[in-house]
Amino acid sequence: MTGALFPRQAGLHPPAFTPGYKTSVLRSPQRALISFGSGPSEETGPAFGHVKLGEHDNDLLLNHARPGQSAIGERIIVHGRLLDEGGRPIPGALIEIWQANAGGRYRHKKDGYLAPLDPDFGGCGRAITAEDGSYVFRTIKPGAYPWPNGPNEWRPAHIHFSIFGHSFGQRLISQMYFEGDPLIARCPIAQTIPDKEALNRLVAALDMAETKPMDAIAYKFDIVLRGRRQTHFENRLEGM
Ligand SMILES: O=C(O)c1ccc(O)c(O)c1
Repeated sequence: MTGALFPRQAGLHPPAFTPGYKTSVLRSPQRALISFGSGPSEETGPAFGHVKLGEHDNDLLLNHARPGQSAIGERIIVHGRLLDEGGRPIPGALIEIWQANAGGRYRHKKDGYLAPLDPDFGGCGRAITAEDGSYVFRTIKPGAYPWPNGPNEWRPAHIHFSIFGHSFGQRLISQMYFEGDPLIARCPIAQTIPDKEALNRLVAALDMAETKPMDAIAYKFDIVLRGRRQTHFENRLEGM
């Protein structure tokens, strides 16, 4: 048990009802939410330290590729540190990611976008944070893709993140964007976040220091699970 959690500040989070993001209309609660203090069911959680990951689980270039092949696209490294509300590193946390391929298509039966699938790219991976809270993935930069929220809407390139901290109350599901992408300012999902500083915290910075010359460009994405500097949740019920 890690002890009482900082209460979540509802005002900091995207409102659940944001008609510009059409599916939020049906998903959002019809009544005001009731807030309970945290108890053992929020303050405890699964421990993933014992889970043995496969050799390429955090390497999306290879984890779905045929022998000798690799995913097509702009090769990137995504890394950062996982921190709790007090700024302390969280070791042993499970981070799962999923994303579209370089053409903007997910390997999912409901994704019918005309960009082709890449036979060597699955689109998901996982990592467990190290003692200093750090994690790293190797992948390709996902493509932007159109979605039927309006007549001509495009999601900015993004990677979905799910993180289990020490407790269920710290579970976070969010999306990471890429520095400099002009579609972020036009995205109804990203724009549900009222606080622009908070939106900036979802934007990974180009990190030349970690770039591997002649190989892969690096982006840095630190994640804070609760508190004032929290990485924002998605505008979905599970993120409340
Ligand atoms: O919630 C949705 O409707 C929705 C649509 C498109 C996305 O890329 C996404 O992450 C969520």
